[in-house]
Amino acid sequence: MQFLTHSSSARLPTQYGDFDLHVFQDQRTDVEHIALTCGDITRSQNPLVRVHSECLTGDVFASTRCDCGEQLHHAQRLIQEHGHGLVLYLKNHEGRGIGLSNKMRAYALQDQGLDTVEANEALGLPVDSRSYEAASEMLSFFEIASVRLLTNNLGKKSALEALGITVHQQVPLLTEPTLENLKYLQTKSTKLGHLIPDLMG
Ligand SMILES: Nc1nc2c(ncn2[C@@H]2O[C@H](COP(=O)(O)OP(=O)(O)OP(=O)(O)O)[C@@H](O)[C@H]2O)c(=O)[nH]1
Ligand SMILES: [Zn+2]
Repeated sequence: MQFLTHSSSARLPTQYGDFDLHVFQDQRTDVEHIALTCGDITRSQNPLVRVHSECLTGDVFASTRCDCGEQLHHAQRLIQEHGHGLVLYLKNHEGRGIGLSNKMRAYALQDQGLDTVEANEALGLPVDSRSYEAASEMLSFFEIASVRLLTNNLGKKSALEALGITVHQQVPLLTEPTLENLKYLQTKSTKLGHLIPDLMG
């Protein structure tokens, strides 16, 4: 917890049920990250955890180019059904770390036929530059060492494990593919190590 300080918390009723929203200030980046918690999670063993990368277009504007918004809300639903768990919302992860302006540049290239990996490369940008220190420090704040991780991304699991978090179980977080996001999901599956079954070739 050297670089992350807890700044405030309040109850957050949602369409899916009641959460508490905790804001953390990251002194490395001056970014505010969020932990949305359900139930008394301090020191809990293997809670359901969603580590969610900010996606303004998907999370806020319900874009169908990706599966982020649907995954976020599905995670909130699953955590509520379970009665216990957290969403860690990482605010400096937009566009897998390249930011919104560059993500829009990458989208424009994808509209010309490049896939999500090729588009970042064509812009001279990393394919995925996300780091997960803030997530691991938020878990430390709640004294949680071991989680059941809601993700299809094995790279995210490894990144958290490298930071000392035990991933007791990887829990798939699947959405129904759409015409708009099918190619994106296929590229995540074939090039980025995501476990997404049943995608038409
Ligand atoms: N650069 C870039 N970023 C994208 C694109 N589509 C979505 N993103 C970003 O990708 C991030 C989410 O990463 P994903 O690879 O979709 O999923 P993940 O979080 O790694 O894996 P899951 O835990 O299974 O959801 C968000 O920050 C989105 O803004 C794209 O085409 N290009
Ligand atoms: Zn998205």
